[in-house]
Amino acid sequence: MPTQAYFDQYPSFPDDVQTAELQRVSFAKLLSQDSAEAKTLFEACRAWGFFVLDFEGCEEGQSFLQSAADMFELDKEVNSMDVEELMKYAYKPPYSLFGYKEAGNLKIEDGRPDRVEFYNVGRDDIMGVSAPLSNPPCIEQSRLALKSYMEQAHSIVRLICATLDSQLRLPSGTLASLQPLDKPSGTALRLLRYLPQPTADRRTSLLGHTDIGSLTILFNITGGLQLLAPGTDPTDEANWRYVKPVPGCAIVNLGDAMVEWSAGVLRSNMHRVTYAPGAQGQTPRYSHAYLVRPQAEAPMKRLAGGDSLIPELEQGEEENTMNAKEWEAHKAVAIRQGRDNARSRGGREIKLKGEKIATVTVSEVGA
Ligand SMILES: O=C(O)CCC(=O)C(=O)O
Ligand SMILES: [Fe+2]
Repeated sequence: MPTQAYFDQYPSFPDDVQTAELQRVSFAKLLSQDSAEAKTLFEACRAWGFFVLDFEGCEEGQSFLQSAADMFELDKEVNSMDVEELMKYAYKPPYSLFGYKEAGNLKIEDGRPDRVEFYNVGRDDIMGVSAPLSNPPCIEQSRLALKSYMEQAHSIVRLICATLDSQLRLPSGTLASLQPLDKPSGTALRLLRYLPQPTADRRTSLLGHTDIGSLTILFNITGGLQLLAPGTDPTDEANWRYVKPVPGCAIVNLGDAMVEWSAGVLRSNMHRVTYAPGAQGQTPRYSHAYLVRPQAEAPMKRLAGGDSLIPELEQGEEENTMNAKEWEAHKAVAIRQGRDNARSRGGREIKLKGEKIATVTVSEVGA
């Protein structure tokens, strides 16, 4: 959600839809190590697994918003190419996560085709960590802008990780060391487009899911993103709450890898995209998501031990002995075989020496 100028190009988000009231965290305050802000971030990561990160009030934040605006321009450019041309760069999961996904090639909850298209730009490709991939000309010409965006996004990820390290009482640098910029990973910048849907034939555009990686930095301008209220039934439409985009802010969410490392203390929440509410629904919707995945060799086991607030293995629980690459492949197979249905995970209470020290419920954060 970059600057106000972008918001002014679209009808406004209606007042009469029910929204998820997410915590707003100030990037400038996190940078200055404000302890109340760090606590707000931590509680949001346990309750919803989502928060709004506000970049106003500091130069670094303003420069990131400018780069995010550049990525919206690239999003529009790449997705306006002919589909036939884009299909030369088709992504082929699980073998290749990078490239173009056409609208309609995945199914939504009722079996109908989805209505989202995107282009995944691989970070290893852009940072020179892997051999270069072949991309459409507009992506090739934007390598420098993409590199700059990814470097800035990475420093924001490091700041969030440092904040979570201290809140979880992990040695400083722990979470960031599992996802460095210069080691192979499945990290990508996803440039998404959702074309307006006919009023008489509307459906979910992007199926409900959790993000498999560690962290996502998401920018959008119009509504459409919905979160499943924690602890509620996904088949009841009333439980899916819109997130209202805010100028100058990104939406940050945690993925399944954070749940593994924190043994369920942190939360990865179900979300989906549907048509934008009100008059916004008549316009094409663009969003971009920097989807961070752990480095391929990173162990996925819980970061318990020492002073850490992460619980030790309990009876009946199994240690995750896989590395990130193995774990991601294992999950992909399990999902395809229907053994691992998408569901929210994490948000468990923290106990210290057998004593419960903190419980965060959604009502406390104003859902
Ligand atoms: O387009 C959006 O707002 C969300 C996209 C998303 O959740 C994803 O790509 O994982
Ligand atoms: Fe997502």
